[in-house]
Amino acid sequence: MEQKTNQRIAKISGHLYPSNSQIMEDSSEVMMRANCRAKGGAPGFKVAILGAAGGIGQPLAMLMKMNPLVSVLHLYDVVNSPGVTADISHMDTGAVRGFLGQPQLESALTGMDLVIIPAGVPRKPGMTRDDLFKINAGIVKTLCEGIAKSCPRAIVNLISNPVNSTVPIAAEVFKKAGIYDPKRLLGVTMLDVVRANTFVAEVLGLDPREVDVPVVGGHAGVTILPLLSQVKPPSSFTQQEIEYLTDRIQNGGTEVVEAKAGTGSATLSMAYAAVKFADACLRGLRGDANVVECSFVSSQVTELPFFATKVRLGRSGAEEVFQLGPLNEYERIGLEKAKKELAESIQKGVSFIKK
Ligand SMILES: NC(=O)c1ccc[n+]([C@@H]2O[C@H](COP(=O)([O-])OP(=O)(O)OC[C@H]3O[C@@H](n4cnc5c(N)ncnc54)[C@H](O)[C@@H]3O)[C@@H](O)[C@H]2O)c1
Ligand SMILES: O=C(O)C[C@H](O)C(=O)O
Repeated sequence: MEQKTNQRIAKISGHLYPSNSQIMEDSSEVMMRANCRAKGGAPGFKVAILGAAGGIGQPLAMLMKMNPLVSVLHLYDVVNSPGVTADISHMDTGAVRGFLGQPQLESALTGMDLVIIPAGVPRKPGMTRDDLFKINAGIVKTLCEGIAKSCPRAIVNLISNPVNSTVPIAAEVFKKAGIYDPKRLLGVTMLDVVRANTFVAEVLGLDPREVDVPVVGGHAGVTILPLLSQVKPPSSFTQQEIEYLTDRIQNGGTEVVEAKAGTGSATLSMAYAAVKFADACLRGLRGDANVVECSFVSSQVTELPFFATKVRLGRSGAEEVFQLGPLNEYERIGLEKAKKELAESIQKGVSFIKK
């Protein structure tokens, strides 16, 4: 008995510092079994993060590892995932497995309930999100082809920019593969909501946790449209406050890019927002009632094929897409500007696959 236990310990500890990804996968399997034994095989959802070693990926992985709804976390990247996985595996929470490079994408994705994608390059000062299209469009295409093959029923949370184009790219890839379910593809615009709650709370002198600002449209510049007329708790703003808040929310990403001065864009607040959104998706998957968040999804709310509004998250993803509600004149003008830019970004994404 003692010999058997020693063998098991030797097997685990011998693989704790993997020198290559294969060993890491083997060791993770052993560690996962050990974790399951220790937790009595805790039930929960299987979640993969693609781009897990990046600026967003690492804190996102850490926070998802702490989420009690997650039983198994898969961390995939084309670099550095062994180190990130070894580090995170020491947290005394659910199981984690690491995957490195394209040959391991299939294993990383097989059996996943939720796939979160923060893979791709971030902005530097002076760039727009659209400037990232050239590199990130191809990355998102490849990863979505993997999802179509290995976990076609998974809910997908797409973070990689430009979200206004990468979500249409993902949709076209899934259509091509014959597995597209619009409810399961969700562009992550949660950071706009998180920022809006924070900035509005500052102006109102409230705790941001008590504030709820719907942010609709898309995720770039004028396409980010905060609906300040629908803030909860109901609040009124001067025209000057409306203009200050709208501008700050629309340019929150640029504010961080400039402050980081060439070293990247929002990572920590994004990881926080991504976890808030992923947790809502998992609660929806579990069957909780009234889980409502904003997301950039397939939509009939406007004439555009994709648009961000509040959606109700359920067992099959975005089960209900809510209408915009009453807008004031300032918001109606903003909506027209947002739609013009969104139409071009969506078309650019669609053409990238259909070309
Ligand atoms: N939706 C949003 O609100 C939001 C907010 C912030 C950032 N972003 C976007 O998220 C993306 C990532 O930002 P970041 O700061 O984490 O960048 P980063 O460069 O720090 O990390 C990106 C990671 O992606 C990995 N990667 C590259 N190609 C890959 C591939 N083919 N498969 C798997 N992984 C791959 C890289 O190795 C790296 O680890 C950017 O496009 C950024 O613009 C979106
Ligand atoms: O601004 C960026 O490029 C990153 C992200 O989209 C953000 O809003 O912070």
